Amino acid sequence: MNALLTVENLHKGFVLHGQGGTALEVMHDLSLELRAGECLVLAGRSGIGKSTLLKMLYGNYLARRGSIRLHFSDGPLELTDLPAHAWHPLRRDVIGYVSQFLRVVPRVSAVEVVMEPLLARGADAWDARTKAETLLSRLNLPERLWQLPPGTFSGGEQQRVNIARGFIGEHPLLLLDEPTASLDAANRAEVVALIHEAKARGTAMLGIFHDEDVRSQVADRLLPLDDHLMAKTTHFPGQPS
Ligand SMILES: Nc1ncnc2c1ncn2[C@@H]1O[C@H](COP(=O)(O)OP(=O)(O)OP(=O)(O)O)[C@@H](O)[C@H]1O
Repeated sequence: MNALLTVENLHKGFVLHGQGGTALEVMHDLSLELRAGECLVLAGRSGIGKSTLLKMLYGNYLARRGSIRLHFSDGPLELTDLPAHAWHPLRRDVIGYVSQFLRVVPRVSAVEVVMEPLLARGADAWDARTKAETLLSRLNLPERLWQLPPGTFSGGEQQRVNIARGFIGEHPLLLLDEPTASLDAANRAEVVALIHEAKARGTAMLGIFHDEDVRSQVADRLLPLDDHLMAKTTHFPGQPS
């Protein structure tokens, strides 16, 4: 089967303007391929650049150079030079992202946070609510919390709202940044089940999982980033990032 996502010779660095222009080289010549229905797990020490890679694939960070391509039936789409306005439909329809922390919006209830990706695509509100409630119930979020804004929820409760929001859209590509980090064993098992169901419907997933047990249950392949990335700090005021 052909790749849904290809990354070629990706480089990334940051310039810390508040620190006298210190240049931090994070990613050096990274390449990878991801197919539909496959879960590729990023491995490597803390700070190697795993979250940075996911943020580049989601358009939050710009690449210094290299290529990130999505392959559709009518041809490839290069993401590194995609105009800002093109990211909105891409995130709505193609790339889903479960970030480490929920972005809380005041006065928006947990169930509405979860429904929103479906409503953005024009789904029927009743269907979207039913799907959101099913996911929240699978993830053991107490029903009394569904109508409350998640701002005051515990870390694990917020993470489960975030996971439900990430999975409800059934995007062809799903980026998972430590989705099980603050979950107990029962909820970790539920996330593993959601990942297996997503694989079965052909979702391509790229994820970070620190829990060895979860990783071994979901990973089709591991990508050890130490082989590809070198992090070094040089003091080079004015170097472009
Ligand atoms: N916006 C930013 N500005 C400056 N430096 C950044 C930025 N984002 C990430 N970095 C740096 O890039 C490096 C990689 O960070 P990243 O969060 O990708 O690591 P990670 O492998 O996901 O780590 P962990 O496993 O601890 O979450 C770190 O040294 C971090 O300080």
